[in-house]
Amino acid sequence: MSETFVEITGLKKSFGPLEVLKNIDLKVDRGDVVCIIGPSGSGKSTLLRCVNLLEEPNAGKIVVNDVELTDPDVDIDSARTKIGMVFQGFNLFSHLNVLANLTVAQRKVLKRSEEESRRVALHNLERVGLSEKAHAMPAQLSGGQQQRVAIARALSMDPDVMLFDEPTSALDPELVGDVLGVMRQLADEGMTMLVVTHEMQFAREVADKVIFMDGGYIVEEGPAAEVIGNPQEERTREFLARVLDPTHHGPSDPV
Ligand SMILES: Nc1ncnc2c1ncn2[C@@H]1O[C@H](COP(=O)(O)OP(=O)(O)OP(=O)(O)O)[C@@H](O)[C@H]1O
Repeated sequence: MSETFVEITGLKKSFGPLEVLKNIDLKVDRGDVVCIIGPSGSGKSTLLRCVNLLEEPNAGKIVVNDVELTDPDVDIDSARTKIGMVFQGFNLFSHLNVLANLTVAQRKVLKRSEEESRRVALHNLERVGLSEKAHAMPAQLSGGQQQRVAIARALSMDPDVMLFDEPTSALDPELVGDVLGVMRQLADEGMTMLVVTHEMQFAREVADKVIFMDGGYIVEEGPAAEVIGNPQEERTREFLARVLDPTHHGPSDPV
């Protein structure tokens, strides 16, 4: 039986007069992968940043694994450790080797011992296929490898859910496949994931649900075959035409 694991209700977020998230409702079952697509400025990153408590919503409720993140009494630092986030840039500490990049937050935030944090780090480097890079410095790695280290770092905090914000868009095209391969493997292992992406093939093959955001709302939601393959909304069709065929010249982004 499916079980709601992430529940977002009536979420609103404004920056000054700019209403970025207007009224977001979203339910994600445990182990599901939700891909979030939509035009630039539609609020996709802001939605992830609210789930990760990097932004404080103006209204609404976010519950992850029975913890209400929007409860004013919640311990934000401890709640945030359960939400793994991977950004477009890898944000590794350039002066620390790969292993130290993976152990530092475990030691500081989770208070794990050096031995335990190294064990967890090495296990997660193996998961992303980078065991042999434990002692490399970030600058010695390709962008794809650095992103896989960033994924291993997030996994090392034992997250309930992983959020990915365009994790491959800063990468050279030949490096994209390795990162998507790791994400695919996490999906197969049952990780609950919210992924902002333009990788339609990945969404088609891996997502349990695709949501299309526009103007701060979710305007379409359903299986990839419906939202990507047979969208009901004109603006979804227009967006997909542009993403899938960059030579297509349609009207500019709806506002
Ligand atoms: N901290 C902020 N302060 C002011 N405005 C912001 C802030 N963060 C985001 N915005 C604005 O909110 C709107 C939505 O931004 P957001 O990054 O969520 O969109 P997006 O759908 O992720 O776009 P993209 O695909 O280009 O990353 C944009 O107009 C952006 O300029």
